[in-house]
Amino acid sequence: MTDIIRLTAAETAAKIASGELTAVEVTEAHLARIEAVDEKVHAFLHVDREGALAQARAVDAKRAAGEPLGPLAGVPLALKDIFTTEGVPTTVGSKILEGWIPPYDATVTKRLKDADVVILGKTNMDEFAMGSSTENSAYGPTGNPWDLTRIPGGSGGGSAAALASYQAPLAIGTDTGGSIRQPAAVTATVGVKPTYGGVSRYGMVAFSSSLDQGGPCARTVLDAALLHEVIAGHDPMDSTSIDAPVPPVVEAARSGNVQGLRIGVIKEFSGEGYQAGVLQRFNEAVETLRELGAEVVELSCPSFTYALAAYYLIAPSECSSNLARFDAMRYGLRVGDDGSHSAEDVTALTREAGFGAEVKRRVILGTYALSSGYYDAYYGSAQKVRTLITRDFERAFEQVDVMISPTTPTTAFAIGERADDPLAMYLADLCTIPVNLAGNAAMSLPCGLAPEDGLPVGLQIIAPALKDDRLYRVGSAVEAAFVKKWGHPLLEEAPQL
Ligand SMILES: NC(=O)C[C@H](N)C(=O)O
Repeated sequence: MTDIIRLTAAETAAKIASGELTAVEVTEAHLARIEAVDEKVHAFLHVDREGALAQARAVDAKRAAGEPLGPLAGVPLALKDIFTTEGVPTTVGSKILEGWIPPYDATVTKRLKDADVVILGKTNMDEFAMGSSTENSAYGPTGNPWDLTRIPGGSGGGSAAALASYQAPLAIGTDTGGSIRQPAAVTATVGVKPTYGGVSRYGMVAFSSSLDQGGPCARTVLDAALLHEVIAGHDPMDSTSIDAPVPPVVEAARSGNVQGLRIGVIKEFSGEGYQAGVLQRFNEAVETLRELGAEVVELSCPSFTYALAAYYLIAPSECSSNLARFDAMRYGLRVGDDGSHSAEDVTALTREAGFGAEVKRRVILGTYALSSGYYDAYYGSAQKVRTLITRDFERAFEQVDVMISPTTPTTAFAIGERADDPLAMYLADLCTIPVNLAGNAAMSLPCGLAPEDGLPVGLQIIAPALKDDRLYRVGSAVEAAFVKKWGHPLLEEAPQL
């Protein structure tokens, strides 16, 4: 059993394809692991035991009948609770959707099922994906498997924690300002934010529609690539979905090397506010890239300094509009529907009871930023900053093939440490947010452990839009070099639960 849960997704799929393991055996091993450790970790909000076993049995039947299997057939996956799943609860980490059972599958959910991936259940997250610690979930926080008193990142902390505690070899996240990459960094896992529009948002509950992007999470770069190819590609149900071929990410992950590549180090992402051990590991990563034959140059992107401020006007503005649909009439919770209240009051009472503090803060901020008389000063200015950030990236990518930075300024902080300080919480996404504002692709992968606290550090790689394959080419080369240097943090020094 123990051995099964430690396999990579690629190894698991190969063993199922060859008949060495059945999909049911693999699924049962992961369900047993969830049973054994998730009471402590709290990665899952809902485990779909029966659904997972039924999917696994279908894979085994297909194989027995000699039908062709997809590259991840029978491999278990943990799905962020922001994607709709037909017949299976979807809460988005909010009380307002408690008990809601969607009547349809998100495109991502459907593609996973069509590819015979086994969906184990739905993972915990900050309410409506607003947060960097998973503490904003209405269903209680998730622990970081490296140290259960620390945060696993957010908003997709449940997906990252499921990977790091060997409850699933694959997971799906969404990244509006860093929600895939920051959890990956603090748990020593791999997380990819594809190019905006690269993965369909149909059935993915909307937070900030011009920034939201679903993507793959895994323990290795190759596994992330295999999952990327399953979920990516044009979807007529999402008007922002890109109608272009999916970049060849699996091929890139298999042929990783950085020989002759030009790599830019972002000057603005170092110095004050960065943990010494994070910078030490990052600088060692830069050295490793040089040793591998890359040409490393320092680049300045002056507008990145304003990215956080612009994000916290744009994202709340879009959120205030998107979350208007939670009016107590259509889905989920309804409070005060006893004949003594008007429909308007029922909406107000339901939103008061159903939304948590951070969601309310953002709705209020966004409504203010969009209101007449303030729109130009706030939302308008933020959009101008967004353009400047995009131009900084364009200029940088004239000189380099990819850019790198630490994924986060610090390692995982303690649960509760930043809960009462929203600005300190927002700083966790300092290095990830510019990528969302420009629509580029980025990956976080393990970059050793910080010497002072022994906790994971993440390396961020950024590629131009539609060049997601460069992330995998560089990522797999760096991963191989780091494994040689430090050992794989998760595979060799796995957290003990
Ligand atoms: N959703 C995200 O990508 C996370 C970001 N920390 C936010 O709270 O907006």
